[in-house]
Amino acid sequence: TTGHPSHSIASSPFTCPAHFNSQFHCPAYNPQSSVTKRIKPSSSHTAQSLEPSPEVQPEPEASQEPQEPPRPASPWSRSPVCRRVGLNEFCAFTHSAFSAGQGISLITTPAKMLLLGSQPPLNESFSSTSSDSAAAAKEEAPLFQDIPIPGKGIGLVATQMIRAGRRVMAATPAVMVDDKAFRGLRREDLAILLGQAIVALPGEHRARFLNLSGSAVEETQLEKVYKIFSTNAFRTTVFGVGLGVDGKEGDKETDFQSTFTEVSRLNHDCSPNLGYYFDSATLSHKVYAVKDIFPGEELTVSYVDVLHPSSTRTTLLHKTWSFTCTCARCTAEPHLLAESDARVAQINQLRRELDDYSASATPEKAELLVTLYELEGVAVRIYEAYYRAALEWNGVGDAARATRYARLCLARGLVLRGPERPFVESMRGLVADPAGHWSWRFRVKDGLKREAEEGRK
Ligand SMILES: C[S@@+](CC[C@H](N)C(=O)[O-])C[C@H]1O[C@@H](n2cnc3c(N)ncnc32)[C@H](O)[C@@H]1O
Repeated sequence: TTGHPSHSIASSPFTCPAHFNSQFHCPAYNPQSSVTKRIKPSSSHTAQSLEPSPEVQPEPEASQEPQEPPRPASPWSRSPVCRRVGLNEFCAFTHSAFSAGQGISLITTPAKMLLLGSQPPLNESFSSTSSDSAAAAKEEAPLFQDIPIPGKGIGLVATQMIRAGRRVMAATPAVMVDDKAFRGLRREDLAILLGQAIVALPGEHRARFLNLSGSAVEETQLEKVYKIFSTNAFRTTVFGVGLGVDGKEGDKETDFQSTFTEVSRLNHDCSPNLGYYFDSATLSHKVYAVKDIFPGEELTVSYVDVLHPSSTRTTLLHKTWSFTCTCARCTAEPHLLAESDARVAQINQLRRELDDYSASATPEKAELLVTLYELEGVAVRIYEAYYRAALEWNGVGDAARATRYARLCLARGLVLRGPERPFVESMRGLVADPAGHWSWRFRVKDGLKREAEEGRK
């Protein structure tokens, strides 16, 4: 939904769901409180129905008794059962008001949920940033629509011209599953938690999730939920919330598998016209056009590394998503397919040479790399070639060409990888002060050093 949640926080604070059976920050969520109390592992489970359970209890009748001032209620509900892998216990948590009432469910440990839920954007009972973008999206004419695409199920098609660089979506997930739960839990246990995660979502988001493509004919609703999730999940990394198994500070980032109802409608192409990154700060998948897209053209992303040879790409796509790739790169005539594979091999070889800072690479090799990326149509990764060209030109002391490529790398790379990546800082530094950047004349200095060493021999 793009509107405000029907149960506004201000007028009707959330109360615990009827099935809420734990002390976990309900009725009043207190991030400082401890969650060390054990949650009883459920000994058995019955078949789960996907009928929604009541999320909000009716407000009590007004009474004449003096009332306590309203306390801030927790926006989170927790699944009635949790599942264990080794020392970790995983539960499903839901925030129904998140992202302008779309809601979000997370399957993770209570300790990690406490940490995540105590910081932006999940500590906000109502996510204003998402509601702002939802409101803005409502005002503009839609950029795309979902329609059946022959041989591909449903896909998204541009309804107007979309220029390269334009943002096409910024969507928050329906469900995020801690990678440790995704890999560690038994399939039937994960299905039970997923079932609870989906049931607890607000109706519209839940319906959109259940409408996504799954696989073959499913036996049960839980199996269906599991298959929909695994067919449509993206790996997403959340920074700053890692916890070790004992609940102490651990890694600085946590991987989740996440399903987004809109982004997950994007079909695959080996030369996609969209790129995306997961913005950990807003928990949103930001999707940008990497080429000009014309009305009627399908919007696509790549499910696999576009710089794999064609045989690897098709094998991976078939193994993981059960389809035969029919994109232009994979179905080119044999001699063109061979040329494309040769270009990919040359790209990978050039990257290795350019990334060896002790060897003698040249700006010409970097220029060739840029041309090969362009010829291969992998605009979604072009910033990598610009990065290497910027370093090579700076490496021979050509500040003008180096800063030009650094700017191109920033323009394309920021929308494809986000602002947090080390290359962004490096390229900003190069633009600001080429001679102060580590790469300044590094190829020349090394060359001089080598010549001097050879002269001494
Ligand atoms: C993430 S979903 C994409 C949306 C999906 N088409 C739908 O109807 O919801 C992934 C599934 O879409 C289909 N798909 C995606 N890209 C495809 C392509 N290039 N050719 C054929 N099928 C494709 C496959 O069935 C795949 O398992």
